[in-house]
Amino acid sequence: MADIIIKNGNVLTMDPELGDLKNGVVVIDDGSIVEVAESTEATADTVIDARGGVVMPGFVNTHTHAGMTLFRGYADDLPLASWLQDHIWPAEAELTASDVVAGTNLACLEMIKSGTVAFADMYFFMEEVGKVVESSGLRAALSYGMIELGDAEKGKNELKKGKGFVNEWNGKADGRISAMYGPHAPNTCSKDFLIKVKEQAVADNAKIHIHVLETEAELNQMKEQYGMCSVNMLDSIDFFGPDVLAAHCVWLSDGDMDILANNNVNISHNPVSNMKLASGVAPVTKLLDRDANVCLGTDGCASNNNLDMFDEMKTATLLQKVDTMDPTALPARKVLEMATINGAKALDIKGGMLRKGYNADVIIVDMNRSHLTPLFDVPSQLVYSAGGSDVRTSIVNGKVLMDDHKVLCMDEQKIIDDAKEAASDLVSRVDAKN
Ligand SMILES: CSC[C@H]1O[C@@H](n2cnc3c(O)ncnc32)[C@H](O)[C@@H]1O
Ligand SMILES: [Zn+2]
Repeated sequence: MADIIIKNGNVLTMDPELGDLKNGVVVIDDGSIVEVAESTEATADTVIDARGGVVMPGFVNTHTHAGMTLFRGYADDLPLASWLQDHIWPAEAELTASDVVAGTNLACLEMIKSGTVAFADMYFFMEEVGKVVESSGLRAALSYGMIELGDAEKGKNELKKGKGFVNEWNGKADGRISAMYGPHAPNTCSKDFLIKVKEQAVADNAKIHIHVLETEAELNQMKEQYGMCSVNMLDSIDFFGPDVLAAHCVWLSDGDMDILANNNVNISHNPVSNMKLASGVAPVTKLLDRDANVCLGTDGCASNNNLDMFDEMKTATLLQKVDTMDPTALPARKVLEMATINGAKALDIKGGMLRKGYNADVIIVDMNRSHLTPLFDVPSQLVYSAGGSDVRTSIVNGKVLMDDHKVLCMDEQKIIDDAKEAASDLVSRVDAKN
């Protein structure tokens, strides 16, 4: 007897070998998918009727700062430098562990409700973040965000904290949590520090999550400091490889794109944040033409202002179309691949598609809705018309986290109340300081 059978669904497997099934079943046992077919002989403890819905792999959000949900709408419509230095960093200086717990709980709740099953996070108080993720049921690749600013003593401390986190959390929560090193960016961490981080990551067999060439200001600063851009500097220290998740990658030259693609670097494209902070347009179609693994992230809620991967997919495709003046650029299925298969590859998760032996990280999107009618093409409908609130059911590691819009693993109202209180207390403390 299996754990779960999902039946009567329009199954978007995202598996190029199997293809999609107009009316199929997905059988789940012991955290994994054991069958994807048109029908099954199996029986299960739980049978979920997905009639009128699309059954698909859940989304992988490859760049977040989950705790920043507390800053949703806090400092909008500002340039990145002032946004970070004058508003976000002073507010973050007041953050406590319990604030990050409240913010991360809110983020996990929002992600579960909108179909995300896994995310890559870089922030502070990561032990607390780990505990929240563990109890939420989600999957995550977590990193303690290290900012060293060329201060060797600070660097030592930061690396010690990063290492402590990696050693304690890698593989926790039945393997749902992996731990990465998180040097913030090449313009906030020195070359010497980045060399040490890479050595430590290799020694610990851990991956690295870093912001790269998000802004023109970073490009100019790097040219002034090193006589070369961030990608060339990182390449000169053999930083790149398939173990690196590089967020943003907006200001790339053709040569930079070759370096990233040739080194199998995973690139998290974060279009909403890049647009909101007017950072620029990442050359996604050129990267995909080079077979680079481009995945999709929301960034934190202070620069987005939500964690909805449907919004991210739509924005990604529209932005490439207008940037290239080509309406065929980044079609719906390709952007869905970025949000599922490519994200899973970046985080080394056996997921991103519905295939026998893969993680049972499955969502059901309700298509029986006015704004999703008529239904000619499932990928198009998901990317151009659907939204996070259309997700009806969410399953991670074979556990139902949300059933028919009811979140089972978290107390929704308490999380909202706690986050409201934490955000308001935090802002009062910040205001009192200034
Ligand atoms: C060291 S933990 C992460 C650090 O990054 C800050 N942050 C959030 N969004 C961005 C972004 O788009 N670019 C650069 N840095 C960002 C966050 O506030 C934390 O301080
Ligand atoms: Zn970021």
